[in-house]
Amino acid sequence: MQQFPFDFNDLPTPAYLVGGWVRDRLLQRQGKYLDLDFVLPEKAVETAQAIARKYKVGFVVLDAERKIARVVFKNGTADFAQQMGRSLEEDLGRRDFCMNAIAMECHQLIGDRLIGDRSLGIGDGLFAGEDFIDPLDGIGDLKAKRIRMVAPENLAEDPLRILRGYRQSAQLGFAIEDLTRQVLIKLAPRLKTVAAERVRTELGYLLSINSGSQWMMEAISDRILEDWLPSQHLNLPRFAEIEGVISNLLSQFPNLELFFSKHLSGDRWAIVVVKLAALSNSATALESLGLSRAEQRWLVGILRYLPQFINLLDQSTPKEQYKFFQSTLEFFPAIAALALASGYESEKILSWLKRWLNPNDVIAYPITLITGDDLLKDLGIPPSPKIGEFLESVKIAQVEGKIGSHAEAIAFIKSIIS
Ligand SMILES: Nc1ccn([C@@H]2O[C@H](COP(=O)(O)OP(=O)(O)OP(=O)(O)O)[C@@H](O)[C@H]2O)c(=O)n1
Repeated sequence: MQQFPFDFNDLPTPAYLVGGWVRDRLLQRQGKYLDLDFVLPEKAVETAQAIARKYKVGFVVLDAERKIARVVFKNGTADFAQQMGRSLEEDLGRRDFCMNAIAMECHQLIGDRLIGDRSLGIGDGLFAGEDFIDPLDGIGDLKAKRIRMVAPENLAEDPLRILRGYRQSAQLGFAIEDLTRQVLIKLAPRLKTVAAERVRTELGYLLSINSGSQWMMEAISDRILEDWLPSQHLNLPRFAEIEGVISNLLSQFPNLELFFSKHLSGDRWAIVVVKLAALSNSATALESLGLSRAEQRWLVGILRYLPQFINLLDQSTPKEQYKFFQSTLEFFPAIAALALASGYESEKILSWLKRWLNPNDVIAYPITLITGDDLLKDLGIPPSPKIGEFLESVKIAQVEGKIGSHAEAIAFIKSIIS
């Protein structure tokens, strides 16, 4: 059972739980982080502040005008919003999709359904409809695995909801109801008015989902993203393959998990950036998304070095391989993944990848036989850019198998000098 970070008796009556938590509870889905959304008829910000004080946790006003505040607990967040309109039903009627417009009065959770092992599962008959306030038959949509808009005006009012529709379809494995989809397509040009940060976050969610690519392709073919990812810059055949490639790589090389999950701005963002690189032929075309510097550097690097990698796959000397790894160590698996998704010979690509994965590989990670200090002390070479050039020549002689010890490195430098 999910642990709530605070006692609901601290809330006034009534206090409604709404949105994703209620939806996911009905679907018996549970995320890593708790994301609770409350609607209070009054004093939403004051209540949030009092709870934050009592539990000595973070508090931030998200929207002073609409009276929305967030309390940040260790295991999740709780947003408190003042009810919009005169009734809860009116508030629910202003939301994006019917499945997200289901509410329940939170005090009834105590000692009732969420205590003990009784489940709220839709399919198992334990779920009792009267506990939910569901004026738009969101529960019917959950049963039918369908995403249905509340009203076209609601989607027009906040066009990010267009993208949320595709993302939530991917996340839940739901279909977008026909009329809703027609409206999403019609309103798509309005997505360009949305702040880049919000679009980027939604795209990030969509692409980080394991089966997100399929819905991304649907969004692209519905021309939802035309203003953010213009179709003339897209490589759809490569994008169609990338998800399968990444999951094959992860099952073949579990060590790659670290690369795909830990780099860049957080959980699974490396996967997002690799998928974006696979999708686009041009890093410049993605600039409008306002990615972080590190993310943009990866994108530029991956797309810039991919053609060189493909040339090297045919034929390459140890020196060329060493130099290529030096330039791409940070994101090499992404280049390998794109080459695989483009259909190049997997055996050759995997042999490169195995080198990258092996910390003792003589070409990807040649050990240091000699340092700049050694050159100063043992050979009396004064500090200058020359030192760097000598050290690089040593590494190249090393990867070519010409030298393999400190003494040989000294002798090698002496031979260059003379
Ligand atoms: N652009 C938005 C964002 C949110 N909502 C409403 O606010 C609720 C909570 O929003 P949020 O936490 O962002 O989304 P969730 O639906 O909870 O799901 P997820 O965490 O997957 O985004 C949504 O369910 C929906 O009712 C909305 O109508 N329009």
